[in-house]
Amino acid sequence: MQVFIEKDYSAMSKKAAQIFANEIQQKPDLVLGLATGSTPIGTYQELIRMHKEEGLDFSKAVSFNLDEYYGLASDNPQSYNYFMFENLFNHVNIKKENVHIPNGLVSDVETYCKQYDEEIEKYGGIDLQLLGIGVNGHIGFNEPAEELVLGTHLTDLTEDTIKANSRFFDSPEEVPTKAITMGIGSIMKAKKILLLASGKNKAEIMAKLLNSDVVTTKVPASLLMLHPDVTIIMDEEAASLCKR
Ligand SMILES: O=P(O)(O)OC[C@H]1O[C@](O)(CO)[C@@H](O)[C@@H]1O
Repeated sequence: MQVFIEKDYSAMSKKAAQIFANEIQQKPDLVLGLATGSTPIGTYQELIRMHKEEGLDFSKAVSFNLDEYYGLASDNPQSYNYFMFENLFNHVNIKKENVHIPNGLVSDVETYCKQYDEEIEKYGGIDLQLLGIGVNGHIGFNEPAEELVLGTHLTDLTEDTIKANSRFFDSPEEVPTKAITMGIGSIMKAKKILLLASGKNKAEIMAKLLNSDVVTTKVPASLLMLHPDVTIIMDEEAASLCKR
């Protein structure tokens, strides 16, 4: 595992985007695993800049998003589908047919989730998976629990997550209570993983993750310690409680 501590959010985002860009340049048909939330927005902005100013080419890249709120249509401004097009896809030359985001309105969820995993496999698996981390240690929407599900599945969001994500909604009551998420197994199958954490509110969870020598399903991100190629990039605030 490699850990980088950058001065601030902007430096963290630039470092992450540089890693992305290097991978795409080496393998133009890279299969990307992408995340939403506030954390990756700066990375996406930097990738857009690199596309516009340096010609970073996404025309052969394929993407799979980690998760989507269950019950929200893709054109709902609160959906992760909407977020991804607003914050990245509308501004780079990725082909729409190469973009995959879980459909939050699907009725046969079980079959749909199985197909989502099969589709990832069809492309040879995810080459580079970008992750944020929830204040409770969730990755994707794999919430702390006694057991974690391997494949893509429908899950209940915890109170912590609903509270944390309510900042994007008018009220906590509007936050969906369920989501479709890639499972911990789908994430762990990615060849390379990049976890980003920024800000004081992530300091406690990053300390829990990095100061500890155990893995536990109660901190889903701790499973990443078992992955052979994980890079963590934090800003100084997120790293402030980590032992150095
Ligand atoms: O980056 P944020 O907004 O702190 O969210 C943390 C994580 O939780 C999620 O919202 C749930 O998947 C992710 O999109 C994000 O990586």
